[in-house]
Amino acid sequence: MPCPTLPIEDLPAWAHLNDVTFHTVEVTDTEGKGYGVLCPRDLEATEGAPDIPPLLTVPHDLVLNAAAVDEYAKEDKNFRHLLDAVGHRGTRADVLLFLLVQAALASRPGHPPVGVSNPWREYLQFLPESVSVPTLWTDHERPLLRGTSLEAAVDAKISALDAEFGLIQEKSSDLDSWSDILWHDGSVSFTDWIRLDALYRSRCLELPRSGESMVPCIDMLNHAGTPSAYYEESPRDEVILLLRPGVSISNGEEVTISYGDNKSAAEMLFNYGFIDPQSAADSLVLPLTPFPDDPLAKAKLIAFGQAPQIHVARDQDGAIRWGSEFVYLMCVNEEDGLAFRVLQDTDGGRQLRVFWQEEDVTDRTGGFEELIRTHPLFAVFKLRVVTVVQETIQTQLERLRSTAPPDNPSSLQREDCFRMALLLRQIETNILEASVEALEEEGGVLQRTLLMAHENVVAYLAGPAEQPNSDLAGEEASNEADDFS
Ligand SMILES: C[S@@+](CC[C@H](N)C(=O)[O-])C[C@H]1O[C@@H](n2cnc3c(N)ncnc32)[C@H](O)[C@@H]1O
Repeated sequence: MPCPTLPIEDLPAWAHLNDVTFHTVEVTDTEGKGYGVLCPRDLEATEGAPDIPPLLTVPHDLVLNAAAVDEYAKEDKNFRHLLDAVGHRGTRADVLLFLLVQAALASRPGHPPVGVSNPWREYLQFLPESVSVPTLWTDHERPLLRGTSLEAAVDAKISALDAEFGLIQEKSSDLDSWSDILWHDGSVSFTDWIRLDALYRSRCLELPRSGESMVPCIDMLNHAGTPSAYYEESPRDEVILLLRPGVSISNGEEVTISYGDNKSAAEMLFNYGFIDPQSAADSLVLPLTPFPDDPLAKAKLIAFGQAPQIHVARDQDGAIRWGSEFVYLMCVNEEDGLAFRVLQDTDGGRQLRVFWQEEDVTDRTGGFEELIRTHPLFAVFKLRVVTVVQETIQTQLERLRSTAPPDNPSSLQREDCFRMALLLRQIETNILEASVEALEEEGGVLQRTLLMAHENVVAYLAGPAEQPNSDLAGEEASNEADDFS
């Protein structure tokens, strides 16, 4: 879709027409970050002093979210037919459908008018033609992510986008007003859809009252670990940009906001196409695969109902914390007291129910750690769990090491993508190495606990004369821990 572009110098005119007020800032090119917001004079927000006025004010009716798309559909019956046929699948899907239509209409200016005009149709033309998120990396660049936590995530995202695009195509092809605009001569391509998804992901934000939204002009602000500004909604529901208390900005300095201080390097790269090592959270999420020989694996996955994952994070003291809702369910079996039954409900439908020790726990499949905690074999279950987590992380680390790219990008790889992939690889290698070490230690402690319990039982069965004194038992236990399997 050859979407026309508008020069950023035209943004003030668009802003004026649409009641957006730039008080003391302007949008301009920045080095290496695309557009950004600059302050052309010295500014200071003194702590405790009366607030300085907002730097930027955007009226509420330009905020783009599910409610705004619904409003637009009320004015435009053609779009309503499309939304009814394809949409109402959540904020992101509805906003993307709206953007697709606006971009398609902008790309066919000579086409007989379809659809009520909207400021977003022009605004889209100020947005970058590409975003460096991995879904838009080329076939030569994506392999740079092999072995990282993004490898599977990016593949899964592209498949999901493909399915969404196919669905829109299928459901809208026989709608008279849209089949020509969207699909004539391949007007809209899958790459257009990936680009719109990337624009949405890298530019949507969470507003206190309006929720997940896109806000024109506010979305020109770049991220910094120590940002100078923040946005909020005014009592009149405008979106306003304010200087942070105690912050001063000098003439020509960039005004920045935070895109969130709890996002991992992978999440930043996935959503925004860059990693800020200063503010990225030291954490990572890995997919977890059930045991291939587990006869209950399929039932466990259906009952759990989400993608099984392991979360690993390093806290401020440097300690590794891990968590996984699925792994506890994954590591218990029928002989431990797990059962699945298919029950008929009152409407004649069939339901998969999960039982633990004969109690129906269908609604607690993500809380198995809690359920098994009081079981006499808890330490055994926990050791299985720790072993699975450790093996998953070790395998990931080995794959990451064995897929390391050469020292320099090839002529078919962009420098930026190469640099970001290398940074991600380095960050993930560090946290995986620390996690393997921490899990080895945790597994060792569990093995010693089990060994002690085992020796005490053996000694008890052998009679009182054989019972070791408890201090000695502890020492022997730790010395022989490696023999226990
Ligand atoms: C909300 S937009 C900000 C405006 C954007 N720079 C533009 O040209 O339209 C987010 C995008 O800006 C870029 N960006 C923002 N902060 C950045 C940073 N600290 N380093 C590098 N790129 C950044 C990334 O491409 C990101 O996807």
